[in-house]
Amino acid sequence: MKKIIIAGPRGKMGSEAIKLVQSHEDMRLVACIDRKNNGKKLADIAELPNLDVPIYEDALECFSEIDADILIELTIPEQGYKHTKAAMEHGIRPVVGTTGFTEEQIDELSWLASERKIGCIIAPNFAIGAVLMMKFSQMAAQYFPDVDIIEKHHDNKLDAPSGTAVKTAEMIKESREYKKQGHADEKETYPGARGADYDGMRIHSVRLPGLVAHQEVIFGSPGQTLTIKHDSINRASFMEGIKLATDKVMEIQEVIYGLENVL
Ligand SMILES: NC(=O)C1=CN([C@@H]2O[C@H](COP(=O)(O)OP(=O)(O)OC[C@H]3O[C@@H](n4cnc5c(N)ncnc54)[C@H](OP(=O)(O)O)[C@@H]3O)[C@@H](O)[C@H]2O)C=CC1
Ligand SMILES: O=C(O)C1=N[C@H](C(=O)O)C[C@H](O)C1
Repeated sequence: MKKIIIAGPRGKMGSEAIKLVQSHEDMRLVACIDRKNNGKKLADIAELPNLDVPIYEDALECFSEIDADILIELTIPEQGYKHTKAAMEHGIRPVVGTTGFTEEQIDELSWLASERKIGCIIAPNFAIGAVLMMKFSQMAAQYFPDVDIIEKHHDNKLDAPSGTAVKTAEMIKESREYKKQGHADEKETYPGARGADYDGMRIHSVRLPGLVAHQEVIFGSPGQTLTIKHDSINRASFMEGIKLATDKVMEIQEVIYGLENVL
């Protein structure tokens, strides 16, 4: 039985993760980290029935007092990093969905995990389809070095580009010869028009109400284009990946960055 703490329980992902934990007999929710506690039970806050677990505003207090195996971290970048680090320091294995961590932060967490010999999974996208989109894009980039990534999300998203777009670009970089795309003399009439530059490829972030999480990776070469596209139409799409990660994190003693390394 894996004892689980969820950080961000009232969020769009956190509330879905609570249902996931409740629906599996090998997992038990033992506490939540929620910044708007006010002494209320989670059942009162999240309108989730049959829930009676302690809620902590202070993550350190939670990790010191609660006997837990795994932290499922689904908050915001700055807080998420602190929670992840502190969890490992308390012997609790993080499964991190929160995006927006820097390369330096991921390196720091990797160092800590190896030193403490504790597992941690950081997955910018838990949807299996999105992971396949990234892998297919990595394959295609061997043959098509010209590529633009267009990610589209709801307008409550804090980080840009999305964690998925960053991970896609990193994976493409592994199989693509560096190429500075576009015309050598091109100029932006309005700053940002050509998107972010990652290793010469371009990343564009769209933020609109009505969107959930979508990404297109468009490759171009003379006379043809190839588009690899994924859409998450609701947050249930991420839950299978979270379940996989909670199983895997108990077996490892390092940081795994990316669900493609778990599948
Ligand atoms: N890896 C993946 O597959 C996916 C990752 N994500 C990522 O997961 C994270 C959460 O996404 P989502 O659920 O959509 O976001 P929401 O905004 O719906 O939820 C975020 C939660 O974090 C809480 N929070 C905000 N600030 C703090 C803080 N300082 N301390 C503690 N808790 C805090 C919020 O509380 P409050 O209500 O008080 O603001 C809320 O409960 C994001 O980083 C997102 O990019 C999202 C989808 C899939
Ligand atoms: O904030 C979101 O919603 C999502 N965030 C992740 C990301 O930044 O890639 C995963 C998914 O795209 C949804």
